[in-house]
Order: sequence, then C-alpha cells, then structure tokens
Amino acid sequence: MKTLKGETVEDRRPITKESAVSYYGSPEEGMKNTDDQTVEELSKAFEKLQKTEGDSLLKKYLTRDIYDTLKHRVTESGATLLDVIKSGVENPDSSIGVYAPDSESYVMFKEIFDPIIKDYHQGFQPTDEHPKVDFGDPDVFGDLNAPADYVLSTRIRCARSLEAYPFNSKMTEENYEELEQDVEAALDFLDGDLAGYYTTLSELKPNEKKKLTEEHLLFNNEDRFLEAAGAFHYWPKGRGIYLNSDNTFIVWVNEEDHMRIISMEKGGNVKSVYKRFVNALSSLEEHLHFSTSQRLGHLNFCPTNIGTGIRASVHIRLPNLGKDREKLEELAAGFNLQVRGTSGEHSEVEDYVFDISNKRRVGLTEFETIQEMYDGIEEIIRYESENSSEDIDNGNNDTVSQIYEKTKYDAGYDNKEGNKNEDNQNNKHDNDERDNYKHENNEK
Ligand SMILES: Nc1ncnc2c1ncn2[C@@H]1O[C@H](COP(=O)(O)OP(=O)(O)OP(=O)(O)O)[C@@H](O)[C@H]1O
Ligand SMILES: NC(=[NH2+])NCCC[C@H](N)C(=O)O
Repeated sequence: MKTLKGETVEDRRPITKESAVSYYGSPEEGMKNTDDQTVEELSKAFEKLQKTEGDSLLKKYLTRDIYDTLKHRVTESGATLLDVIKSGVENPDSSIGVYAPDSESYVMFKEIFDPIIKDYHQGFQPTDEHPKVDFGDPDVFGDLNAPADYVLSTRIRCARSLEAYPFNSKMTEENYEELEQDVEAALDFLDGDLAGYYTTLSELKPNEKKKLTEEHLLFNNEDRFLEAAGAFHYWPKGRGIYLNSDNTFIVWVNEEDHMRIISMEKGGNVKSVYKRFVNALSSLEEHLHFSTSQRLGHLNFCPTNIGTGIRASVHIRLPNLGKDREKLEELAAGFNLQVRGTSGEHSEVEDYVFDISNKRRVGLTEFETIQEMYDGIEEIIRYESENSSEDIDNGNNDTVSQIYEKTKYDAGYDNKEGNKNEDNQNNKHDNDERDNYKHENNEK
C-alpha cells in the first residue's frame, strides 16, 4: 500500500528483531545496555513500587530477581523496563500497571509480561499458543433483547497496531503523523454502510468533541494511566476519528493503540454489530500490516489487549441486580465477564447502566470471544428478570453458586456429573443455531 508520501509501508517496516517477535529467539543476543541514568531512575522506581500499597499485577510479579534480570535490557526502539513499569509505579491503584512500548518488549521483557498475561487472561501459559484466526459465522448470533429490552447498546471493538511503528510511548512526532496518513489511506477503501469521513482531532470543535464524547463515540487525553505511560506525547498530533454516516462504525487513530476499530449500535443485536465489525476488519486488513506474534496473536500497547484484541460489550440496565454490585461482579466473573461503569473504564455507574464485556482476549478465537460475552449476558438477563429488587434487598434471591448450577442444567448438563442431559438439551436448543455451532465446536 502507498502512503501519502509515496513510500510503501513495507519500505518503512523496521528491520528490528523480527525473530524475537516470533517469541522463540533469545533476547540476550545482540542486546543493547541501559544507560546509567536509566538504571538509577529504574532503581528509584523499583524501590517506590516496594514501598507503596497496591494490588497491581506489576507489584505482584515484579520480584527483585526479575527486576535484576530485566534492568539492563533495551529494545531496538530504545525501550527499557522503566518505560514498561512507569505507569504502574506512578499509579499504585493500577490493576495491571505495565505497557509494552513496542512489539519487541513482549519478548525482551517476557519475564514480567508472561505472568501478567497468564493472570489477566485466566491461565494463558507461557507455553500456550493463541489459536488461529476464526471469526465464525456472525449469523448464528441473535438479539440479546429477544426476551425484553435490557440492553441499551452493543459495541464490539478491537485494538490493532501497525507493524511499521513502535507503540504509543516510543512514537516520534513524525511517526504519529505518518501512521495517521497510512490509516486514512486504508479507510478510503471502505464502502457501503462503512463509508464515512476521517477527522483529525485538532479540527474538531469543542462542542463537537463534547457531543461525540457524550454519545460514547470519542476518546480524550484524560486517562492518568496512559499519561504516565507516555501515551499523550505531541497530543493531538496524529490523533483522529473515522465515523460512517450513521455512527455505527468508528475508528480511533492513535488513542491508546494505533487503531481501535469499533462497531456499535443501539439495542442488543449482536449479529448485526459483529457482522459489520468482521466486514470492516477484512477490508482494513487488505491494506494494513498489523503487528502480530505466533504465540500471542495481535500485539498492542497494553497486555490486556493482545490476542484477538477484542472487547465485546453491552450497556445494560440492571435495576435489580445492580443494587448488589458485589454479587453482579461475582456473577460476571463466573462467566469470564468484566463490569465497568457507564462511561467506560474507571467510571461511575449511572442509573444502574453497566458496561459488561468479555475479559480475556488471548487463548480463544474471535468467535469464542463474542460467544463468551453473549452467553454470559443471556444468563445475567435471566437472573435480572427472575429476581425482583425486593428479593435482592431481602436476600430471597439465588446465591451465585445456585445460579451456576441452574445455568449448567439449562445449557444441557446435569448438575452432578457435568454430563449432558439429552432431554433438556433437546428442548432448549431445538431452534438455536448458535448453540448448535457452540456444541459442535466444543465437542471436536
Ligand atoms: N456497549 C456499549 N454501548 C455504548 N457505549 C459503550 C459500550 N461499551 C463501551 N462504550 C463506551 O466506549 C467508550 C470507551 O470505553 P472504554 O475506554 O471503557 O473501553 P475501550 O474503548 O474498549 O478501551 P479500553 O478497554 O482500553 O479502556 C466509553 O465512552 C464507553 O462508555
Ligand atoms: N485500557 C486499558 N489498557 N486498560 C487496562 C489497564 C489500565 C491501567 N494501566 C491499569 O493498570 O489499571
């Protein structure tokens, strides 16, 4: 693909340690050394991390041994352990606390990334490999609002990075501008319901920004975790947003990642949102080279966003269950789901509207990622509809473990052995293509 400068993306792809990114090479070979000043700053950062309270995965896994192993390492783009950990050190309330300044960092600093990845992505081992791409058939999903209107809106997004550039904190001013041009050129190929306009952030008027933000369509630079990681250099240079004509397809450029590719609409029609997402991604993939590794799938700035890079979420109103946040969190966690506030990560819940999405993104296919969200939300809706807020207030509702028992039974498994209960399965799944697809695939 030609960029606006007339060079191809291939021309600018760095001749870095591609072998390292394949994850099997040794980071020790040909390694550069950290300069004295960085070693000193790193030592202060490590001591600060020891002294501050916090439950971040960084604090949990950065032992002195690992720190000593990693403190001299430098990647081709100049990233050190300091770049990896500084957000978590400055923000002791981080849940994760690390970012990868470039794709090579996942190998160069694997001693800290691997245990964090395993912990966040629920057991993905250093010896595991992310599965091959499989989007499955979007038509097998239905509308989550089929029983009643609980879901206000559905959003499926993925993070993508371009192979030619380091990640956010190591990007130069020129990188931001060139990357924006690369993405704009690729977006030009989108047509049909995906056709729209790209606007660079500096051209948006304050009232336009406000409106788009209120409609959950736009990002900002107010995230202190990203700020400390060095993700807001040269802001708003190179940042921007693409919107199709009915605001159901959006691309964010150079926010946390090079690209956030988003499909969203009002209501609970997962089929329609996922279909649009898959179509858009296939078109963009024809024109852009994304950063991937055989072991970890797609590589992005935050280790929570690797693998499929997909977060499939609903905005769902739960006036009953929402009264007991602890129970909602516990229930969601059992379905591998994550609960956020109404305006996204680190935000408050307004009027019982929660953002609930899949949590893990590595070790399962794209199809399975969507399925995980879909199945869990179905169960949460069932629970919400079966328990009034009085039941919840009076403690007359099912316990979380009773709910899981019910779920296993309804999904065609008997309660004791985990064996299939044929009668129940036949009743429940007669006309349900999605579940047929799921069972066929699980049984392989
Ligand atoms: N299902 C949804 N319907 C409407 N808006 C949504 C939905 N899910 C998320 N949003 C909105 O998208 C915006 C971005 O949310 P948020 O930053 O939490 O997640 P993200 O873009 O997926 O990235 P990250 O996980 O890196 O934070 C917010 O305005 C949030 O309210
Ligand atoms: N948008 C994200 N990458 N979210 C996940 C982590 C956010 C932040 N760095 C933390 O550790 O809490």
